[in-house]
Amino acid sequence: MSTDDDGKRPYQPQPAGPLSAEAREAVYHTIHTRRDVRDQFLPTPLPDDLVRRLLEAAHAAPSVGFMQPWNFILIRDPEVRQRAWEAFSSANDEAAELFSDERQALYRSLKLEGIRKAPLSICVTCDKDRAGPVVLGRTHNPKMDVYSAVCAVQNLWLAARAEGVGIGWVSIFRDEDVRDILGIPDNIEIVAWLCVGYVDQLYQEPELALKGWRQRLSLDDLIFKDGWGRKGD
Ligand SMILES: Cc1cc2c(cc1C)N(C[C@H](O)[C@H](O)[C@H](O)COP(=O)(O)O)c1[nH]c(=O)[nH]c(=O)c1N2
Repeated sequence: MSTDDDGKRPYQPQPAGPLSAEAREAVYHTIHTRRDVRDQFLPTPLPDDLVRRLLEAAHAAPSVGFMQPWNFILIRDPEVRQRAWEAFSSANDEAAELFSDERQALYRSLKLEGIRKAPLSICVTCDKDRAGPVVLGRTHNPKMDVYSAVCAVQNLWLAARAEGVGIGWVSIFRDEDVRDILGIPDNIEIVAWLCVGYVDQLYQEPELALKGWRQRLSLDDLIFKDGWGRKGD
């Protein structure tokens, strides 16, 4: 598209009414059947064009000041994934110690990653300097860039669900371990380690709920009206 010298573009609206009933159903179905995947990954490699579609979906996410602070590190090398698994394992032992007795036993019984099983991992990062020191919309809340990168993760996660691809977010790492394994510089924030692979089955509910770790809260208990804690009638 042509741009004027000042970079402005002609305003080109797109239709903005509701999607067809079928398309709406597809969107809600995708949202409600998305799951975090740990153990159900199939070893089948993911085609490049599919990975590209997932990344295009991530890259279409909203971002503060349109700064697009993300990078995507694609990790297929089994040796790198092995190192990441070892970093996970060590951090996971540390995390387990924080729970006592029965809760710790339950924690230790949970599978909380698919790093070696999934054929691909994607590390999503946030470059806080991507758009210079002053970013439209970030001035009064410096976390907004990381929130933006998380929006990219969610887009990727939903696109993956639509493609029959599972995603497992692994956050049980010491930051410095992932930084060291992937050679990530200090000025880049690590946002997510995502295990990515085909799945042919998904849990119908969050696995943590099924395994008795924690249940879904009632939405009605989470809605306030016109101020914190106000329930109204
Ligand atoms: C920021 C963040 C970080 C993590 C997660 C999620 C998010 C959003 N989740 C997945 C999480 O447990 C899961 O989303 C909830 O249990 C709800 O389940 P579903 O995603 O609906 O399947 C997750 N799961 C896991 O097994 N190991 C992990 O380290 C993490 N870390």
